Amino acid sequence: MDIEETQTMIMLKPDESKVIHGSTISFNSINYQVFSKKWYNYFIPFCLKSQQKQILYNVSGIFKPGMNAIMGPTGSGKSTLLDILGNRKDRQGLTGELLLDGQPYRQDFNSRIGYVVQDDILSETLSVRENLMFSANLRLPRNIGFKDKMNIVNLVISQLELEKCADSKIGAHSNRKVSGGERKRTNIGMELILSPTVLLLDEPTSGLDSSTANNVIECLSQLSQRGHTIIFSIHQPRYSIFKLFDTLLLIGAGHCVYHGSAGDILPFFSSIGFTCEEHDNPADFILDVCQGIRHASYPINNIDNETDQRKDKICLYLHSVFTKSSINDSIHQQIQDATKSSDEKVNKKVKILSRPCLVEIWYVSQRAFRNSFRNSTLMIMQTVVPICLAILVGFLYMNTDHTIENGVKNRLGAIFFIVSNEVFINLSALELFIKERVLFAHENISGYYRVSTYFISKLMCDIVLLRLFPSIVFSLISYFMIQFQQTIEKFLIYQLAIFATAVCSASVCFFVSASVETIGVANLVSASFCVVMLVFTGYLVDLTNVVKFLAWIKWVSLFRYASNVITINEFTHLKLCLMNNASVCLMKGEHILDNHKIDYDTTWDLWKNFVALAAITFFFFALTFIQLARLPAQNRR
Ligand SMILES: Nc1ncnc2c1ncn2[C@@H]1O[C@H](COP(=O)(O)OP(=O)(O)OP(=O)(O)O)[C@@H](O)[C@H]1O
Repeated sequence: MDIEETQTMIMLKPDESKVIHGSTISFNSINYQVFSKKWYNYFIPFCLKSQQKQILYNVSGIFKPGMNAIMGPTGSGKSTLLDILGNRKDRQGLTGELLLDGQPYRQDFNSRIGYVVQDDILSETLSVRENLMFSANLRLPRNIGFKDKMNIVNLVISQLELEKCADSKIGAHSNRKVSGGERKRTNIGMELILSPTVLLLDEPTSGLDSSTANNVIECLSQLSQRGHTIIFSIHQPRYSIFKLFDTLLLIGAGHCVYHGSAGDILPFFSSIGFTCEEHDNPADFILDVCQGIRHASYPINNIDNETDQRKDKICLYLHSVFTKSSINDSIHQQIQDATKSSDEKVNKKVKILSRPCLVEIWYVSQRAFRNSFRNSTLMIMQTVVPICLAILVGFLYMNTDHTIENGVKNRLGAIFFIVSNEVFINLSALELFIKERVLFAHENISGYYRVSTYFISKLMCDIVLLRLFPSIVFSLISYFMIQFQQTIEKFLIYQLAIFATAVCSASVCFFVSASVETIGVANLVSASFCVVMLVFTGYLVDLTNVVKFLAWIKWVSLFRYASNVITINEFTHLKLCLMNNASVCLMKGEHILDNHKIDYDTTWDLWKNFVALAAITFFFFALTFIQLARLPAQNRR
């Protein structure tokens, strides 16, 4: 039976299959170090070494079905170890052996384990049920129908006791619609949808008050009783939480200080001279011991007063004592048994079922459209502001006449205003990927969707709602108020030019948005880029006289291509008359195009500007895609 069939069976017959067969994760001699790069490493990577920092030292262990806690003082390496177990760390810098049910991690690993990150990652505009349904639609096997998915979602809701808030929207942090505990349980539910054999949670109680924390851990304990292997890092649990642990791994300064049954830790510490008082919280006690806070005499020489060094030495001492203990021997025996069974098992062929791209696009774009409509301020403003600006430009250049002086000046002025406005108004595209950076990286790593399907869905939603509709409204109002040449063909070309300019400037913003983390930096970069491009429109400087090393910029100026299209469109076949005698129209609009050195003779002279705009757009789309594809990998570091 393959994984897909097993999952289907487990989830569709919840009553018959209340107990699932959790998996065992074992790991041997895990060493992990990070390489923090300085700015110069990006330019001369081979000449100057990046700094190394060892975070984990030779950590080994085994987690079986049940409640497995990873504890340790802050900065000891709990989250790092959990990330490694969850296959979420860069392989560079990682050595050691990781086994799931005695076999090295396989390609289908992400569909067998669930990972709940420390910060809640949910779509805030969706309800609890909708979030869970999103996970079900994208992560459950293809052969499960919609009704069955609904049943699974309902089952998860009832398992996690989320019925009361199932249809409440999650809400932003400043405007919460569900409590912290419900949020956390929804996050757990997003993973539980898969009925994972192993569920990893990074500090599931952080940020929760003690009774909510208790409630979340009790909920995990119930899952462990159904057979799931629950592995979580936790900081300082109260006794009612601590007593629910089956296995405990205690880390201090990256070293394993204790690993074994949670119930055996106090006798072990007592045997080496640290006795927990009767009413003391065991969790507080063991963390205090690791940090040298207890007033027992540590049998270590040269413990100085430098706090960090002192703590490290104490952890090293505890580690050395533990490695000599019988508990450590027994754990190592279990790890060896797991490794042996891995040698015996032949690597089974893994059948990875990929979802069709269209299915992913359907669900991701559905969520994107829903988000836009429910959080509609940007959508409304992106339509209202262009309407206001179109009316403004309309009034400014209303009834532009055909005279050689004012007619030409007003037309050129209006075109410059319109193009600048179209570019700058679309800077709103900057927030597209910045806002969802963490959500996207998490969902992509967890196997919700491919980078390409996320990219296409987000682009579709943005272009349809925020670029297409506003540019149609803007061009309709501005064209007829200014009284540009009144032919259908010219109006349609104008409209297409406005839309192409909007999408082209948005593409630049998409790239910036996928590349930087803060909106301030994004604004600075894209506004500066646009201003430089603006100078090369041809209106502000004679492009033939620009110094050679800057002259190439005109070839990438989207302003120039956009204004060329509209200028050619408006000035060809235009008759220009004398100021004082409107019946004498001797000059042709083409004369103005000649003055501005704009080619207009053939149809291609007009359309080549569209081609250039399209080329810039696709170039930035490609760069955006590359940046997005790099994001999950960056998250693993
Ligand atoms: N990418 C990194 N670059 C440099 N140092 C790192 C990196 N990731 C983690 N560290 C360091 O490694 C140590 C362990 O970090 P980790 O987040 O695993 O600790 P933790 O035990 O989970 O801490 P806490 O309980 O405070 O969350 C810390 O000192 C941290 O500063």
